Amino acid sequence: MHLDPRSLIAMAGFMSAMMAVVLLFMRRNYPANIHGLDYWAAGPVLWLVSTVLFSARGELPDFLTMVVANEALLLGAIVYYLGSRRFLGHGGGWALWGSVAAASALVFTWLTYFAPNYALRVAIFTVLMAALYCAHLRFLYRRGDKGFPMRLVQVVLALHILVLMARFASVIWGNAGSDLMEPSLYQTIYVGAYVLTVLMLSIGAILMATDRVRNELEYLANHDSLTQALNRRAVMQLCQEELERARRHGGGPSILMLDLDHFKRVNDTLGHQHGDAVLAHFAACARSALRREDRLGRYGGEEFLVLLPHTDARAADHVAQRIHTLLQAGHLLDCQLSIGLTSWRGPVDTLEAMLGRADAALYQAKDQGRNQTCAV
Ligand SMILES: Nc1nc2c(ncn2[C@@H]2O[C@H](COP(=O)(O)OP(=O)(O)OP(=O)(O)O)[C@@H](O)[C@H]2O)c(=O)[nH]1
Repeated sequence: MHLDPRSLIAMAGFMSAMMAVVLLFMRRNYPANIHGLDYWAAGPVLWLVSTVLFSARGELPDFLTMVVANEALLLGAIVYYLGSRRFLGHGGGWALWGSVAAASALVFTWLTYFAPNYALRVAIFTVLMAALYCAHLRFLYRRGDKGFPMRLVQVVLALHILVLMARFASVIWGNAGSDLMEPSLYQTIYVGAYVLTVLMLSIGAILMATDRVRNELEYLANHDSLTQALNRRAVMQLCQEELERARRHGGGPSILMLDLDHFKRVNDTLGHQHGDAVLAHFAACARSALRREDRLGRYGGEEFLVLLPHTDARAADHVAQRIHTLLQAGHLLDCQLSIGLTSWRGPVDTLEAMLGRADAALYQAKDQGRNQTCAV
């Protein structure tokens, strides 16, 4: 079974055009801190150029339909890889892959005009594309996350590497044919895989960027921008979920209610900006005293709440003392604070009751002279 390569290439062109429009739109409208979108958008544009040139074989000079078309295809894959690098916070890549593209242009020109050899051209192009996809795959595997979009792109790259290896093998066995437009099973598989790869890589880029924006929006919706602590709604929700978990499985949490001492005085004497810096410093210190599963939330103003899952009163008191100690290390922004501590009292306990007790313990700490922890 084989399909007409020219129709398949036209399909790849159509898909590249659609994907280029979507990615260019995203590049224009997505936040500037999502890097790599411009490179990802350039990929399908170059692939579109390559498909138009490939389709014009016989009507335009060979230099355009062979050399430039192959270069546009290769460059599209290069800028797509560089887009992934930028998306994940890595620059570079131009020196190596730009040189590869330039050298390959010379070689393809030579093999088109001076020593025409279709099979050798295919072999070299296939090896270059496979090497580029391997570098891309290795980079995403080592630097990327384990989310679906990143995995999708990795699978697409891996599958295309297999197709390229099969194509290379077909050249070695003398089955490369004599022209890209020759209808054969090998050409159908190769060009068909190319169509799918163009589509799936572009979709992968769209999904990766959208996933990043969704994560950032979720972060903004759940965190306080000054201290990066969870906001009140988010930390309350986590407390509620933790209590439900404890009701089912036991091992309830402790809660710390923290309030900076005489913070109004800090603002009044040193200024509101200094007060803000103290709050951010406090939050960083508190976070460094916590385990990974503990949560710091801003309850309101200079009042914070710490959720310590699966923690009894003794262990919670250790955490509270660590926070006191860390905030007295002699830093310019150090401050003092009072802490109210309470622990889960079994399945009948509720979040409202725990917050009430933590609040009462906090006021006891304030009453007893501040800069201390009281437990109720
Ligand atoms: N700089 C800054 N100040 C804030 C922020 N949120 C609340 N505050 C201030 O925190 C201060 C809290 O004052 P009070 O409630 O009187 O408490 P306090 O001075 O810490 O006194 P005690 O809690 O009794 O030790 C107020 O002056 C608020 O304006 C903030 O985001 N930034």
